[in-house]
Amino acid sequence: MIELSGLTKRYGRIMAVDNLSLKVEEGEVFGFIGPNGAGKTTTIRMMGGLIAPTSGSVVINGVDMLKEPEKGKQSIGFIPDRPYLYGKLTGMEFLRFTADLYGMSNNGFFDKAENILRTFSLWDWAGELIDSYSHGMRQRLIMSAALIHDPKVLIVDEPMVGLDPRAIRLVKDMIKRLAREGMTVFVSTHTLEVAQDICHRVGVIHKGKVIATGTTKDLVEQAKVDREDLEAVFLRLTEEAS
Ligand SMILES: Nc1ncnc2c1ncn2[C@@H]1O[C@H](COP(=O)(O)OP(=O)(O)OP(=O)(O)O)[C@@H](O)[C@H]1O
Repeated sequence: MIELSGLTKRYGRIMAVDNLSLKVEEGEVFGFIGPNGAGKTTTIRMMGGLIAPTSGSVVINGVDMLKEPEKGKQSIGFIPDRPYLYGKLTGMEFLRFTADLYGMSNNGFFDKAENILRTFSLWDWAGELIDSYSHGMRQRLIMSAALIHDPKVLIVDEPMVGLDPRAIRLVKDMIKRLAREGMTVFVSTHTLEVAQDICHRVGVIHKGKVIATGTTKDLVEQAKVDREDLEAVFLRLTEEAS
């Protein structure tokens, strides 16, 4: 479960995130959508413990990310918008390196790594240098690494950028499957069709504030648009709030 309470981040005069509160239940896929500069990445960085809030709190699985950052980070899978990969490691070495950061022992690691690399169609390239991977392969490796320690919560900033349709399908199916297995997923995306497809609920953020939350159906009613279409909702709500 994720609980954001009064979360605020101020950069000088800019309120990047303004008193944001929301709750995401266990097993729920929550989509975070908003125009450029709305505050999505800043929110996600605070959730992952990468930057400190000006005020407010992030509680994930009952752990306050500010008070117990190490414990909090152990229980989440985190995929930032610009993840860093070490090109001179192989895919398998990168997973081992990530597993070490999470304090995983060798016990069970290789079975887990094989399983996850097969799921993401990377097993045949596990021994190749990441430098030789395509963009899609890198994205899939990043996703594999974020899941290696069986987190209960997955936080993803823009997972679909630059992926081809097959890779998008793989990531979408994976997120749906993880949620069915009980994982809580918080995902920011510009791809509204993806949000409509995989998210149980979405939150619309604009100028640092959450201006609406609910299912696509709820938001269609709220925005008074005549199509069951998140894009129309998004355009109406962000226009109204401008
Ligand atoms: N380190 C920083 N210093 C100053 N201002 C910042 C910093 N990081 C973000 N901002 C500002 O905070 C606001 C929110 O930015 P943020 O990157 O969170 O938006 P976003 O919704 O992720 O945008 P995008 O969809 O373009 O990635 C913007 O006005 C941005 O310029």
